[in-house]
Amino acid sequence: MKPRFASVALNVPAGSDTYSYKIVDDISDDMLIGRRAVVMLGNRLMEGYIVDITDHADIEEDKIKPVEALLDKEPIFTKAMLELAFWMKEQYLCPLGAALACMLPPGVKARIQKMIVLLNEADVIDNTKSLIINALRDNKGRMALNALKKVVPVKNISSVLAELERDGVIAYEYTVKESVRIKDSYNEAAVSGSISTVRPVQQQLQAITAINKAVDEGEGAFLLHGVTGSGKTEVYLQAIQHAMDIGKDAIVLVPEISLTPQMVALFTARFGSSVAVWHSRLSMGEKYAQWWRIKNGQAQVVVGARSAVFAPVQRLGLIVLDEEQESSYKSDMTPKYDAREVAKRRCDIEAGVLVLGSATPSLETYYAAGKGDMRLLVMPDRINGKPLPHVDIVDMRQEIAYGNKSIFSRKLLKAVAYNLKAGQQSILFMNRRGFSTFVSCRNCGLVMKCPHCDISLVYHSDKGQLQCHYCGYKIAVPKVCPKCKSPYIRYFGAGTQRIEHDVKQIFPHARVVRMDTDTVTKKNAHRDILRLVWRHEVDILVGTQMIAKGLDFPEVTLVGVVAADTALNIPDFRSAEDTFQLVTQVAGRAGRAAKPGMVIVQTYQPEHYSLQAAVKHDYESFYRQEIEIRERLKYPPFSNIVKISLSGKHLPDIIKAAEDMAGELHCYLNNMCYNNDVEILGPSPAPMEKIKDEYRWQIILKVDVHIMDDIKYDIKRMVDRYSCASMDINPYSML
Ligand SMILES: Nc1ncnc2c1ncn2[C@@H]1O[C@H](COP(=O)(O)OP(=O)(O)OP(=O)(O)O)[C@@H](O)[C@H]1O
Ligand SMILES: [Zn+2]
Repeated sequence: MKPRFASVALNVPAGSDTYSYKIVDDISDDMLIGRRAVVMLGNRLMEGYIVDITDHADIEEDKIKPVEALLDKEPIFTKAMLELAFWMKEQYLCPLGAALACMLPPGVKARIQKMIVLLNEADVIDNTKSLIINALRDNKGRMALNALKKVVPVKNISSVLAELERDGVIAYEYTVKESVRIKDSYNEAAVSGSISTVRPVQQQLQAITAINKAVDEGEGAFLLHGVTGSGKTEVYLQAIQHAMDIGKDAIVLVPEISLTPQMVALFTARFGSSVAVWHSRLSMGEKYAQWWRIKNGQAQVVVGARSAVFAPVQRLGLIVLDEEQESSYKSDMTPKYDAREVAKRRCDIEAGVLVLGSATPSLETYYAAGKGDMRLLVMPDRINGKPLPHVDIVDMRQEIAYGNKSIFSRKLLKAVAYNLKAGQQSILFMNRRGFSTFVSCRNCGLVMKCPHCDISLVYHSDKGQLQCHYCGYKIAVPKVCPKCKSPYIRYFGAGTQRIEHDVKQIFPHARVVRMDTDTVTKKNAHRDILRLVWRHEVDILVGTQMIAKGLDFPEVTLVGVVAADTALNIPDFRSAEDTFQLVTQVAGRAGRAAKPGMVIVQTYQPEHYSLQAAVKHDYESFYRQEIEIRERLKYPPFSNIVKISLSGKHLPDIIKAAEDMAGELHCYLNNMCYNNDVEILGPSPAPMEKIKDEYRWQIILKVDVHIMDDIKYDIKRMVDRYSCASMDINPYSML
């Protein structure tokens, strides 16, 4: 038989994509490609993935080690998934092994143990050797290396063992353990009423027909642009039903925050046990069980957050991305992939259909639809002709001029009071948690900052603490200023706790609940709060973006955006877009059922175009103004952004590295005559210069879309030479 070699991808940061190993077993290529294997790299045992079988090796044959063990009974990656991983490696410049690793649930990673087996009990005089042999004998002739090291704690044990192996006294063996306990208990209780079959309205029917046709043909990409409450979910459900009817599977991606029990219940009610749910609140064992249910074809519909784009469905028919503009679709860890792009690519490879849905599509996606890269489906009306809510802007500068120093305008208070009287529900939205967002001394002006991060501490009234929202640092509120000892400590900038507190004082009889990351830490807290709102056991819901999107609260008629400026003032080229999306989405929670809705937006910049467009529910007008700015300033979609981050504990080193790298980049672009195609911003301190005791600097490149592929490998190589640097292509956040 001809020798065969496996090309194995390993999840190691640098080095080559694959390594060659000898195949000793008599197994067909098809049962090897895509299979997990245990191999030695240097003297480390590792789990790897066989991506190819060849008859030649990339190094001299006698240096090649064998594959130590094969895992699973059959390949875990299909050819299509391997192809997707190869594409990710090129697209995101990540190791092939890292791309493959992120396609598996965390629990699938094997724990490999090196075992020592006693072959014969030679008589030895060497003290260490006899200790080893005795220990092995006491353990029935077989011990894990780590356990043996504990019993025989000598430094040179490895070389002693090597001698014993050479003399045929012992041998090595590997055992492989999956590191999770398998648990298949995941079952969210249905929370909303049962779902009867829905007859689609005209605009839904058009969208469903177009998508179904594409699913039949196995090709197509759509942007479903439907206003809030236009019934996008029903379009997804019916398209998925159709895919299932013709024997195909579907993946539905939703942002983590909208993976609510409501969403899950909706899908479970429609598709029963064919649904697999995938989100970060699942334990490792639950994820593992779900993954195998999908892999084995027991689940045909997967509902999940970003990483569900890799769900191992067998016959892909459809991938839906709801709220496609959400930043959570972009991973900020290696591989730094964008689930929208991965979904598109996966659909191309597996003859699936892509549906991106949103009331407020990202500029990039809408631009792509305009160019004809995907088909635009529009649903301009709410279901049953319900009007979009009326939006009013309140200029908070005038409130101050009037002498109203509270966080609520007169108009908003009046509207809440009216709603309470009428027995209707209200939402107060605030994009920051905590009580006060910064605390300072009135005497000397000192602002209390985190000692580890360049950021103000947030006051949390329930615990009487100041907290850092980045690293979790906490201290009790100081009674006097740490610098000047004055007792005049003041609190500024309201967060959700403060809103809740003030609202309870003003309306003592109102039933108020707050929903933000602080109140949903306990298991099921999230579900319980939503349940209170659905059952109308709450009058006023106060919350962060957690309540802004995707939720269908039929009885809410008033939404107050307490401070629209918090998102507007973030130093990021997307801040106008984020503000427009947020205000439109949160406004979209109002007036979804019988009664008309009303929205009040408080701001210090009422003339801002993103707010003006949001007031009129005019996506087109916002898009036209914003896309013009992007084009003029060469921001995406008119360029690719490469963010190079440098971080470390010693600031001068970081600055030096940033300056050196910028110099190198300038040189390189000069030599390549790319000066007109790439703009270099920085080096400069990141907007948050210090986080968790690490200083952060950055260099931003705006790269012409046409030359991105020509230079990205060179830039990556440059960045890789600096151990303190990393790069992200088209990051979602510039902070
Ligand atoms: N054809 C229909 N007939 C009656 N009711 C419908 C129909 N389609 C959807 N609905 C109902 O309309 C409401 C709004 O639909 P849905 O939540 O899907 O809107 P959406 O477009 O996803 O909005 P958002 O962008 O705000 O999440 C839901 O309560 C849904 O059950
Ligand atoms: Zn901190």
